[in-house]
Amino acid sequence: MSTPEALAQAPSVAPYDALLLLSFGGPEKPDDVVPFLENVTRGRGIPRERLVEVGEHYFGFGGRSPINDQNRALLKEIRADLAAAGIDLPVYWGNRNWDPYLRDAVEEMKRDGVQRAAVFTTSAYSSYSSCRQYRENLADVALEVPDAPRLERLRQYYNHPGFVEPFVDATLDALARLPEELREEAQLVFVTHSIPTAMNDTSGRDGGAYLAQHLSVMAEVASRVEAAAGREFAHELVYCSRSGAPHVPWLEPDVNDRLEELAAEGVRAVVMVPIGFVSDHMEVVYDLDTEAMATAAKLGMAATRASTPGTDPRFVALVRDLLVERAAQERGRQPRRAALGDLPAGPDLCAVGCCANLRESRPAACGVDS
Ligand SMILES: CC1=C(CCC(=O)O)c2cc3nc(cc4[nH]c(cc5[nH]c(cc1n2)c(C)c5CCC(=O)O)c(CCC(=O)O)c4C)C(CCC(=O)O)=C3C
Ligand SMILES: [Fe+2]
Repeated sequence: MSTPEALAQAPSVAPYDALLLLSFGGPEKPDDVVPFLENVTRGRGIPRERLVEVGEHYFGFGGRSPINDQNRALLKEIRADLAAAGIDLPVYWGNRNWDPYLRDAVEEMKRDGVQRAAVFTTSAYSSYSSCRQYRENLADVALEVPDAPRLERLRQYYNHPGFVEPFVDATLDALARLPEELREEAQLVFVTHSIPTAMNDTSGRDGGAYLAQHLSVMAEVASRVEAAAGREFAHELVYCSRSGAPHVPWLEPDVNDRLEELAAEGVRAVVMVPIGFVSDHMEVVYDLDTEAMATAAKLGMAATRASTPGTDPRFVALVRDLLVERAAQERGRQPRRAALGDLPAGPDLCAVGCCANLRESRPAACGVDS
C-alpha cells in the first residue's frame, strides 16, 4: 500500500493516465467453448478436426480455460505493486477473443476520462500472433470507439530480467523435483508454441525473430541454471500446440516426438521449461502437463515441468518497469532499458512490416508508420 514515503519517491508515469492489460481471453464454461474457438479461428483456415480436438481439451477442463483467472490474479498483483511503488494509476483489462473484450475495456476507459494509456500484452515474443495481431486489435478498437483514449503498447519483453529470472529459479526447482539418482543426467527441454514457419520467417523487423528470441532466452536461462547448479545440462528448443493444415510447415520438433527420440537415445530424465508462456494457460496444462507428461510416462522417463512466471513478483515488477521506462521515454528521457542475453531491448514502436500479416494487409497501431 502507498506509504507517504513511497508517494514522495514515486516514479513518474506521465504522460500516461491508465494501464491496460491486453490478453488472449479464454472460455469460462462449456457453452463458451465453441463460440470462443470461432472467435480465435475466424478466417484462419484451421481444419475442423483440429477445432474438435482443441474443444475437447477445454471440455476436459470443465469448459473453463485457466487464462482469465490468471489474468485476474495478475491484475490484482499489478495494482498492489503499483500502489506499493506510490504510483496511482487505474488498471484495466481487455481480451482479443473473449469477455471481457478489449472494446468494452476501452469504452469503460473512455467513460472514466482516460486520455492516454500504456498497454501491456501477455505475450513476450515477436510474431504475428503475439505482436502484430494485438496491434491490429488496437487499430480496430480505435476505429470502433469514437474518441477512444490513445493506446500505446509497451515493448516485447522476452529478454527482460523479470521474465527470464523466474524461469531460472523454476528450472532449478523442477530439477530438484526429479528423482535424485536421475538429476545428474537430466536434459532441459525448452518448449514454446509452434507457429507456421512462414510466420517465423516474417517475425520481427528482419524475420526469424520468434526463433532467435527463444534461442536467446534458452541460452540465458540454461547458462544461469548451469552456473547455479555447477554443471552443464544438454538443452534444446521444442514446440507444442501445432495446429493448421498438415501440409503447412510449422516449427518442429513437437515435444512428444522429441521425447520419443530422446528416450530412444537413452535419456531417462527431462525438465520441460515452457519459455513461450507467461502463465499456465491451456497449452501448458493440456499440451505439456497432460499430453507430454503422458508421453514421458509411457516412455518410462522421469519428467517435471518448470513453472511459468504467472504472478512471480519479478514478473509483476516487470510490468511497472516497462511502464515507467516508456513513460520516461515519452517525456524525452533516456531510461535504462533492461535486457538480458545477446539481443537488445526491443523497440517501443514496431518497424514497418514487422511481424507481417501473411493473409491480408490491415492497419496496425503502435508502429513507426501508424
Ligand atoms: C505464438 C502464439 C501464442 C503465444 C503468444 C500469446 O500468448 O499470445 C499463442 C497463445 C495462445 N493461443 C491460445 C489458444 C488458441 N490458439 C489457437 C491457434 C493458434 N495460436 C497460434 C500462435 C500462438 N498462440 C497460431 C499461429 C494459431 C493458429 C491460428 C492462427 O494463425 O491464429 C487456437 C485455435 C485452435 C488451435 O488451432 O489450437 C486456440 C484455441 C491461447 C489461450 C489458451 C487458454 O485458453 O488458456 C493462448 C494464450
Ligand atoms: Fe494460440
